[in-house]
Amino acid sequence: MQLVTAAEMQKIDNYTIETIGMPQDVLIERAALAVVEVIGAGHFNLDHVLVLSGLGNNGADGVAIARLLYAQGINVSLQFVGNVARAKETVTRQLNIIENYGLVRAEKSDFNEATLIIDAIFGIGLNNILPEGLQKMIKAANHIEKTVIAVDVPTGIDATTGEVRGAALKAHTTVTFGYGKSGLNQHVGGYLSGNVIVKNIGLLTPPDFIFSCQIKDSAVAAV
Ligand SMILES: NC(=O)C1=CN([C@@H]2O[C@H](COP(=O)(O)OP(=O)(O)OC[C@H]3O[C@@H](n4cnc5c(N)ncnc54)[C@H](O)[C@@H]3O)[C@@H](O)[C@H]2O)[C@H](O)CC1
Ligand SMILES: [K+]
Repeated sequence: MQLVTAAEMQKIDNYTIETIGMPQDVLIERAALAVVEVIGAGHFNLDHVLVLSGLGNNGADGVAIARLLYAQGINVSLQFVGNVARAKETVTRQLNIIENYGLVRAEKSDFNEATLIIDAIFGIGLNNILPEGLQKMIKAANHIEKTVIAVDVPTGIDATTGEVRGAALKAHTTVTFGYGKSGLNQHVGGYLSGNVIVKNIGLLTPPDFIFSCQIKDSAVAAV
């Protein structure tokens, strides 16, 4: 199975959006639908789902996931991690939609009340050590051993190397888009990402694309 680095994934994203003409919001919707399919597969307690969203497109996926769960009548709360005023446009568009659906963002959440946490804080765009406050929050969340589904990459894991950037959420399951990421199979990333599920969300790969890493198919589940 081919694996990609963060930079390679970004190249495939850009090719799909810029050259093929696939709107970014369609990819976000398909990413969200892919995660909701895993959430609804019957292996998780959905009594109270807490979605943690960041300010980039990983966060946009999270807001879309919260909307889809809310529309199905699932008890879901959405909490932003970071200053929403600095969020990407893709996130604010999703936020406007979810507010029109009637879901109000939680200012603060008690992780203990959640039966499932959806990690949509950072994905392949993580490029530095996590802010101190977020590191503390992640360590506290890991300590209470809540079930976490990571969107694309567990927050804090470098998608290319698998190294931890200060702290990283321990995921029961990671739903990753397009291709397995090299950082989910090596270093601490290989351990913290849990069961890795690769989901097709309609990304197209440039015809001349060269993959930098391959692994034996048995190592990553594609659903
Ligand atoms: N692969 C696909 O086709 C799709 C991917 N999607 C999702 O998009 C994210 C990647 O989104 P991106 O905006 O590039 O980055 P992140 O959301 O991971 O990070 C947000 C933002 O945060 C900044 N940042 C990076 N490191 C730090 C740091 N240590 N401290 C503070 N801020 C930081 C940086 O500017 C980032 O841009 C991918 O994982 C998928 O979930 C699409 O939604 C669907 C298609
Ligand atoms: K994530």
